[in-house]
Amino acid sequence: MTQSPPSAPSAAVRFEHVSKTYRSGQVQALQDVSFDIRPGEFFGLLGPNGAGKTSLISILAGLSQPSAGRVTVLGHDVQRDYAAARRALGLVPQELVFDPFFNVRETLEIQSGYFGVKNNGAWIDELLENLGLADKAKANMRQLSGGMKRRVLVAQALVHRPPVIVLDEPTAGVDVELRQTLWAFIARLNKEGHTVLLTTHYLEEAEALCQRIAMLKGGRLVALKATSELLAGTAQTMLRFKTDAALPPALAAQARVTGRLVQIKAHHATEVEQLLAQLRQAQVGVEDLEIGRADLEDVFLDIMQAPAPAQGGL
Ligand SMILES: Nc1ncnc2c1ncn2[C@@H]1O[C@H](COP(=O)(O)OP(=O)(O)OP(=O)(O)O)[C@@H](O)[C@H]1O
Repeated sequence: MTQSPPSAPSAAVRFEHVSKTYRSGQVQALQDVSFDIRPGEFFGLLGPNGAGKTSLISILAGLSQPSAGRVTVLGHDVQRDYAAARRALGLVPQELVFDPFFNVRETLEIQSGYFGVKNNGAWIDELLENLGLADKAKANMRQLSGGMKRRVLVAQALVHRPPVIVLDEPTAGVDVELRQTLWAFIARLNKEGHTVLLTTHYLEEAEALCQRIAMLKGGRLVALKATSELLAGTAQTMLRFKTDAALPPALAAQARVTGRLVQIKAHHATEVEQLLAQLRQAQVGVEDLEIGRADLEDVFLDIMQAPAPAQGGL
């Protein structure tokens, strides 16, 4: 009798009832978090500062232990089957930590050796080329700017061609050029079948790149949906304008103000007209007025301001 081959794992990453408590129970960073990331997905993990994103990623990468629950990468338990789970994962961490004695190419060769990958020269060349590092191959790590170091960090994470790529705020404080280079390359790898997990505070990046998004708040999963569904769920119109004037209290209470930029939600056209009339009446001079659809930032703020859902309510 012929045996059928083992079936491919249905999830690239599976979080099952993951909790994490720090400092002998004083900080509950994660509370019973469960969700799957499907093979080949470009997945976003969002949440405000302190929501638990880095804690979840540290557990995923085997860098810290969950207080409860279980995480698998392509079916490998990150605790019990650490080596296989770690090999399946390429982690681009938030912090820039390097051995300062090596040059860029040596750093990547050492990392290849760490994963037992031999004759990796051609792939290292491709990484250097695609991340705009080709002319820095011989530069010592100490001589690189912060942005260049971040590129090396990405190359280092990809050196063993991991099927699952995890990017923890890869574009924090980096320039537009690196963002574009990085996203073009990561999007290519995703098209070729790599699963990508991204955490970012740049919501327009998440909206543009991620097929599905999970949101954490206070260590709990509060949203898990296709990006298009999240956006469609908020059938809202946003009135956006700039002003130097103070808003009347009734409008100020519902507005989101960023410097001179004011954004106010409207549910339908009549409400837009009413808002404009209120502004005219209060003699608030406006510039660059536009009426647009709510974006992921609006959805994110709505979800973060809503009361926490009941457990298992997603
Ligand atoms: N090593 C630690 N010891 C104690 N508390 C910690 C530790 N690491 C994180 N925390 C706490 O756990 C909670 C979640 O932190 P975490 O870094 O996972 O959040 P985050 O969503 O990644 O935040 P950010 O967006 O600021 O990076 C916070 O309250 C944080 O202060």
